[in-house]
Amino acid sequence: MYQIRHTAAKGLGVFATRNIPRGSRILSEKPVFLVKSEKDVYNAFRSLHEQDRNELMQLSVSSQRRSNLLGWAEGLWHASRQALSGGLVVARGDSQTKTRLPDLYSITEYPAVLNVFRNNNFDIGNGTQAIFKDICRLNHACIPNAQGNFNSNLDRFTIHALRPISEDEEITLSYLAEHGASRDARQHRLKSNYGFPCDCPACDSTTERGKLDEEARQKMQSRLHSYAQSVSEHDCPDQAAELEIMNQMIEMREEQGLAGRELATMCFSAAELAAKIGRRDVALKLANKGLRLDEDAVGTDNPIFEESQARVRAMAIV
Ligand SMILES: C[S@@+](CC[C@H](N)C(=O)[O-])C[C@H]1O[C@@H](n2cnc3c(N)ncnc32)[C@H](O)[C@@H]1O
Repeated sequence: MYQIRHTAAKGLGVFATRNIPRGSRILSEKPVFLVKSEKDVYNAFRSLHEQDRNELMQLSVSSQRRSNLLGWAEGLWHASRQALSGGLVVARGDSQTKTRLPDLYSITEYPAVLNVFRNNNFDIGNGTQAIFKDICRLNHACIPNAQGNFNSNLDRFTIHALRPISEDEEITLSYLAEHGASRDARQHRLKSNYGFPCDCPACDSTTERGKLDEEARQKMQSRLHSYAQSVSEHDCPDQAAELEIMNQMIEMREEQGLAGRELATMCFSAAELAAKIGRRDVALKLANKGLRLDEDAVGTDNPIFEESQARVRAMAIV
């Protein structure tokens, strides 16, 4: 269904080898390793088989992430800590005393491993970060056509198509948790967190598509801002007006081509509010839309989908 090959300007990428319908599971992969904290990365890496280590070091790295000097400082710090925990005692002329000096190889390898990790790790929830062989080749787009989620039933990370993807089209994910941000905010986050300036179509301010997308985001932000201001001026927020704004946000995102779990969650929140103010028809429509988006993004075998179904049942609208 997919192949990994070179893109024009983003290094490698993942491409569809046939037309892929919305909701299809494109990829399902077990992580090469999982860590809870960056300080565990090097040890996790060293515990892999040599072939896995070599493959991992082929993943892309960012030149902007860390200066060489900083990387070396981190490596030296790591090697010294390892040596100390292994009982470093510098020779005292006592033949019984073990001498273990920092391993020079790990001083240089450590920053290289960390650079690969920082450029490729995926947050799979519960404070866990994972590295995958194929999934790490997926490039970012601010309006992605696919989404990744961890499936704890399968113990795998899955990638699902959020809309129909054509043969030969690049398959993309959003690396950002929040999709509604303005172009400047997205560019800033991608540059500072991932080290690259995004060149996706939504970020291209020279095209009609890029301009319209940015205008829609700015409009929604000013709408939200004026609503927040009016709420702060009144003691009792108008829930019907709140529902109206939520609906507008959902519609705007759909028009932009955004889908996935973030939008599903917005639909469930709006459905709960609609049910609360007695708008059962609106609540039902929103809840069903949320379930459809969730099913497409994660699949019915994912516990996330079961949780969403339970959330809708709790609204007591069906
Ligand atoms: C997780 S890797 C993705 C796969 C990578 N292209 C490769 O060759 O292995 C992330 C790196 O891909 C590049 N990249 C991903 N999305 C991009 C985008 N929208 N614009 C520019 N570069 C991007 C950046 O170099 C980024 O550091």
